[in-house]
Amino acid sequence: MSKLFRAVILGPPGSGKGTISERVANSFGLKHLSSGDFLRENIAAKTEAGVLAKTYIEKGALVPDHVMTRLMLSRLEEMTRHSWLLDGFPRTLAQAKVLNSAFELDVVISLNIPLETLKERLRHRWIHPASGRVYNMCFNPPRVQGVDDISGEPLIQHEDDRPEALVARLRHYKDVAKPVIDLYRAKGILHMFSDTETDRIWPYISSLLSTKIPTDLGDAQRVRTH
Ligand SMILES: Nc1ncnc2c1ncn2[C@@H]1O[C@H](COP(=O)(O)OP(=O)(O)OP(=O)(O)O)[C@@H](O)[C@H]1O
Ligand SMILES: O=c1ccn([C@@H]2O[C@H](COP(=O)(O)OP(=O)(O)O)[C@@H](O)[C@H]2O)c(=O)[nH]1
Repeated sequence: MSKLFRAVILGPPGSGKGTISERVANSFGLKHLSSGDFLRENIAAKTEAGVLAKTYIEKGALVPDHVMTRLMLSRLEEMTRHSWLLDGFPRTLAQAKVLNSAFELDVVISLNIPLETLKERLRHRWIHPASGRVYNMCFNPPRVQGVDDISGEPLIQHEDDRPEALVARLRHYKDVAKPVIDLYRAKGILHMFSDTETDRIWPYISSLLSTKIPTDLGDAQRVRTH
């Protein structure tokens, strides 16, 4: 079996991780595992981890590292035959160290987006909670305002997507993410991207991944996922 591909995408809230991860999954046949979406699934299913995680998320706090690593690694153990892209995990140095001890990463993408751009994007972000599908009234609006294109269910906005909540969230993100970014830079697998538009970053990410992902594997996976 040819080598699998393992990647992580890092970035502050609103930087485009979900948007880019969906394009990567569609273009390269990788499995996209978003920690936020996976937590919401566990919360909806009232799993032990979901019930515990909910108490932290409701307070706007991060879920404790030991809960997060146990939850994500058990999910990754079910995906050992797949190439994947992690979004939203690892978020702390402790999480990164546990992930690195279990899997060897090929690429870590880090998005560095100006604060004003994040504020503008999150102000207009609407989400379908059950699926995690993300819309933006300016960038990719739903066909019907406030309604998910696929399920027809209502879209919501995250309470902490408000501009006044973002500055504190961003400062916390930077404090927590810096050692993770430094770790992967030291490993020589970090690739930083900066711009105000994902559409301008995407060609660079796409060509980077094209050079890194074994094409035969990609085709095989692409066949399997359809
Ligand atoms: N790796 C993680 N470690 C700890 N808590 C996490 C992790 N990933 C997600 N969470 C918790 O789940 C919540 C929702 O995560 P999600 O990724 O959907 O949104 P976010 O991180 O707040 O912002 P954004 O998606 O805009 O980057 C987070 O606010 C955090 O409380
Ligand atoms: O170039 C872009 C990329 C994303 N978005 C929107 O900005 C918000 C944040 O994107 P995403 O949820 O992908 O970011 P994440 O929080 O996952 O990093 C969403 O409403 C996207 O539709 C945008 O307006 N322009």
